[in-house]
Amino acid sequence: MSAPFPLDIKAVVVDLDGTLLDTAPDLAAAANRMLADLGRPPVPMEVLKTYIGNGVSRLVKRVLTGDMQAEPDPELFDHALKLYQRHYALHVADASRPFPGVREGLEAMKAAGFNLACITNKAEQFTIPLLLATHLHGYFELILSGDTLPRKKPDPLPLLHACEHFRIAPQELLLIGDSLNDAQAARAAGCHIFVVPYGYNRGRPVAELDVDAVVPSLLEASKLIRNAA
Ligand SMILES: O=C(O)COP(=O)(O)O
Ligand SMILES: [Mg+2]
Repeated sequence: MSAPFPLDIKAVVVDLDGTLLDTAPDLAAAANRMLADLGRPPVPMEVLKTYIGNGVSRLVKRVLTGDMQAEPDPELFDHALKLYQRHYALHVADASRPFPGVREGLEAMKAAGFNLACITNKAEQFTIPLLLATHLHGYFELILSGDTLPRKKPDPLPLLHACEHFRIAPQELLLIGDSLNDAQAARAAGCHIFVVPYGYNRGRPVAELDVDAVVPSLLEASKLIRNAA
């Protein structure tokens, strides 16, 4: 589907990991501290990046098994998850920083009067401290984490929840994300979707995704939308 630009929309929802923030260094550090506790070798950062996107439990399972969908031994998993959560909570914003153009893009969208929300598959206990530490928290009227609602992306539920919250139709909402999860969630909800090419799409090129546009930054995205409110 190709849409005419600028898109007439009322709300912009932004993904967190790989779109707002480069969180891979802190995610990898927590994973490698967990692996060290378990007496296992570290996982390279480039591999870890391909594991991001489906929440903390799935990330730990991928780190333990080296497979995208495999289930580790349940006892090992419970133990490893607790280790991971402890390490990540202590170092959630050591190295995580906004990507270029993020702050400028959010400023431009705020100035244009769009409703702004953040929807992430990250657990709430990490989302909020991370957005506060990077001074992005104040931009968002609504923040939905991976464990806020019964289902997360690629399910359309969080996006439809945001539409209800802002009292808008799905086609009046734009999601800006970095991965297949975001593209699938947006298409299932009937929302518009832009993706950035610098994030974590399981190591796959974003050109493969069914999206309205690939945008180099949030600032560039802000130039392709118009407030229909
Ligand atoms: O926590 C994850 O696995 C990914 O989170 P995201 O939805 O913000 O990319
Ligand atoms: Mg992401």
